[in-house]
Amino acid sequence: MNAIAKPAMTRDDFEQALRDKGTLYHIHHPYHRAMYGGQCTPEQIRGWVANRYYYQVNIPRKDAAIMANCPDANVRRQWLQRVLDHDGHENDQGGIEAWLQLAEAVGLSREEVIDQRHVLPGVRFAVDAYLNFARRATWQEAACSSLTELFAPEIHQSRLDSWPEHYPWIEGNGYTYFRKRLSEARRDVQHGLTITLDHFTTYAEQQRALDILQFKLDILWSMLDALTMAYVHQTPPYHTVTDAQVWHRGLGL
Ligand SMILES: O=C(O)c1cc(C(=O)O)c2c(n1)C(=O)C(=O)c1cc(C(=O)O)[nH]c1-2
Repeated sequence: MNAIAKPAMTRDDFEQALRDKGTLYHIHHPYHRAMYGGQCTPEQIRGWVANRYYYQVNIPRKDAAIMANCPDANVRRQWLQRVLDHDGHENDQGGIEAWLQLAEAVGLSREEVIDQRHVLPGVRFAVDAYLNFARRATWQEAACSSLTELFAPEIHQSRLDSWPEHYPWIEGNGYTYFRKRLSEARRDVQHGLTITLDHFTTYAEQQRALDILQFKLDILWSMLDALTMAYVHQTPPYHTVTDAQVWHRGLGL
């Protein structure tokens, strides 16, 4: 006997269920709370910036993977803007360059950020999981996984509001990235949300969308867990056997 299918949520209720996932956003992670609470050491801020660089350089690759899987030229045309936002174009240096400015403003050299020597394995695996999901999932599912951006303007604003006061040693020109993302994230999320609300319409599909969003929240949370081990508890990988950063720097996949 077939079970009776549960009724789908209304569009508004589904959107609200997605937004309710914000209670699990990494803004609530102790590492992030310490960052905007002013309790981080320069080393902890630098560790976060150097590791997050790996997220930054993989976001446009993730977006290009979504475009590669999408047969709809109208969606691709709009999605392309995300790649340009990070990689830059004529009138915009791009987000990756702005992130490198942030790195310099917190006292890191470009070289040590670009060569990824500080990127912890746990951070790498989390970011790689996001990129690989986008490669293999349908473009609508991958678009849905970007919806943590619903909660991103608040997190960028929290840094702009608190960092200059708590960390006067950070040079002011480092904040361009966060400012830039305030408007970009708001625009992107409208598009990603429309795709998700249009595509996931049955109860089971809506639950799947919520699972996908949880997967992405897990990625962001796990990155900060790895940073906590290394920079708060001073227990980076292999600390029981060596102080050297012996972990791999990516296999170029
Ligand atoms: O600083 C942050 O906490 C944060 C979080 C997220 C996010 O929620 O995935 C993004 C960003 N920043 C960001 O700057 C960004 O460009 C971005 C793109 C995406 C995405 O999934 O496509 N997320 C995020």
